[in-house]
Amino acid sequence: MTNQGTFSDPAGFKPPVESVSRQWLVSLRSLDEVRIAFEYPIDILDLKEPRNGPLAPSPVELWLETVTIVEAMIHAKPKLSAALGEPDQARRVASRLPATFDFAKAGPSGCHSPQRLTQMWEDVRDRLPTKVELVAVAYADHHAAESIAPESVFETAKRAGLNRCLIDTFTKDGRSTLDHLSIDRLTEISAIARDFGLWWALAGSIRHADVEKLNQSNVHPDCIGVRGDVCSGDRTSSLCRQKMQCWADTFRSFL
Ligand SMILES: O=C[C@H](O)COP(=O)(O)O
Repeated sequence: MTNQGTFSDPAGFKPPVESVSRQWLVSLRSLDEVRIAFEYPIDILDLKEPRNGPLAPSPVELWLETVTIVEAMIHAKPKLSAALGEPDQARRVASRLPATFDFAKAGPSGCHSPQRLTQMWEDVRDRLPTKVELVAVAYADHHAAESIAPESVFETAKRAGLNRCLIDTFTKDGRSTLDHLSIDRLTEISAIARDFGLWWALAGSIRHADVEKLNQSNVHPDCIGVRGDVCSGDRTSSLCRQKMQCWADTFRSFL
């Protein structure tokens, strides 16, 4: 899926030059960032608060304000995703997510067995609006998060009836998913996703330079998610238009 068409929004959406099969997710922390994001061909707007953790939720007000803006668009609405936090917080906030959201993500920290993870997903799904799809999150540095390995998360997601998985990093210390998982492991994960018919996203301090490395490998995520690499400083700083453009150009020419 790629956003193409005309926004009623005067910010001026720029459609990609050619259709691409890989989606682009960007994590955003304010309404100003959401407005900037509309200038770029982003497939999934992901709301989270990077200052509070890897998957910390945004304030409910930001969810509601973003929904208002997106609902006013006529065509090519980006998909909306929300981070809900780690298990306890996700259970608490899930019911407050507007039904307009397409996706929700809950961090798996502390879910040290497939059974615990499945139970957490069931709890969160029970609380989410019916139309919101829960995405299974796997942490590349799963030992630090006391959760299970990405391969097991993918297999567990398939058994639990989830259709989408996202790999991220729990510890935001500059090391990326590619530092934690070798290309061989990511190739294996890519094959698991293909065999199970799972859509999957690769995130976790992914840098612009990593894209070419991925393109030359057999790692084929359906989506690449970024935050830190499109910010002016670290991932808690503001969006940088120059870096956003760099990524947008990459999606046009490489993916
Ligand atoms: O879901 C995607 C993440 O927000 C990516 O953040 P990051 O690139 O700073 O690790």
